[in-house]
Amino acid sequence: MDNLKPPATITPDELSKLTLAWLNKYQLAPTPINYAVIYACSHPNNQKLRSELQQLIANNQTPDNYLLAELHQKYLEENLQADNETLSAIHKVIVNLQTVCEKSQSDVSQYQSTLHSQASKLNDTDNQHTVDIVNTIIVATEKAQLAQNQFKDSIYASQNDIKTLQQKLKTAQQQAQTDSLTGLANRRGMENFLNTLTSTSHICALLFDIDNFKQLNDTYGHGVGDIILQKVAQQIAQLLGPEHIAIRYGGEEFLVLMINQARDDVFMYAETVRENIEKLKLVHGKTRKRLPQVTISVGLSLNRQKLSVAEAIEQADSALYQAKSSGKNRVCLSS
Ligand SMILES: Nc1nc2c(ncn2[C@@H]2O[C@H](COP(=O)(O)OP(=O)(O)OP(=O)(O)O)[C@@H](O)[C@H]2O)c(=O)[nH]1
Repeated sequence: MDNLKPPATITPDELSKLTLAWLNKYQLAPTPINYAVIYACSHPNNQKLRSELQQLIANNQTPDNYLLAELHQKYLEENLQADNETLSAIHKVIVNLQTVCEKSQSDVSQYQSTLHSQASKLNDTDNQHTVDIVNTIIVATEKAQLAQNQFKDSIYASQNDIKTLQQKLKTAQQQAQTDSLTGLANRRGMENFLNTLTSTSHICALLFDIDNFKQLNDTYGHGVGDIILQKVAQQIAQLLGPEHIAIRYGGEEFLVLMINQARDDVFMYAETVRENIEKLKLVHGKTRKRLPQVTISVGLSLNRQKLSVAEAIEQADSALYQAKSSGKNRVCLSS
């Protein structure tokens, strides 16, 4: 299981044991998310997930809960869009049914009033047997109309149920595109945003990474680490117009994509965010003691060569590496 690929003949029971052994090796609790990710690594459909995890480990990244949660979100939570399409299709069928039902209801009403008017023309001299038949038909028609009314009511109720479900799904989809800790977009939110852009959109990529975050976590605990992540995210988001997007890209890494923005303004934005974070005065919630200064490093791709988004992010990543290796707390431009 070290290479995360079990032999072809493994049973689910054995696979479960291997999954637990793998989690144990990295001292990870078998939470539903951790378990699901490692178990899923063995499935032939999840080759990309397996490769990414293997690559991260090969790059000396230690798998932790955050990393596995990210992989879970990226590879194993894909069904919401499909659900929405199914609901819309059902909604259409119900609206059609409703139209058919209303038409047939008006036909029955018309038929009923014809019957009534014809029945009133029959008089005592007519054959009592005929009168009885007509009256029986009238009663049967009234029953049919009652059943039809009930059917129409249940169609309306289903329509309302579908509207409620669609609303719930919309909320779930929004949540699925949002990082719950920081409120920024997550990678799925980024994909959706990119789908709204045209081929002429010019994209600058900025990668922000908190400096020495592991040390902050280790010294003050992950609760404090989480608050720092929120504060940094807030600084990044608050200076950004609605045409741009801020994404929680990794544990303590944030990506900003700026669309059709003058290059000088992109640089100014990055520098202002960096300065604002450096100036933050954070206090430990319990001890009320000041926390050490938080700083960030920023890698920036101004994308002069009209690169794809993935290439621009890669450039920003190299620039971020430069910012880290040349002393941190600075903005570096890709060459
Ligand atoms: N509190 C908290 N920590 C996280 C979260 N996601 C990732 N981390 C932690 O972020 C840390 C990232 O550490 P490193 O990648 O070593 O980076 P660093 O210490 O910031 O070092 P430099 O980037 O070189 O300055 C790890 O300890 C992760 O456990 C999160 O959601 N909350």
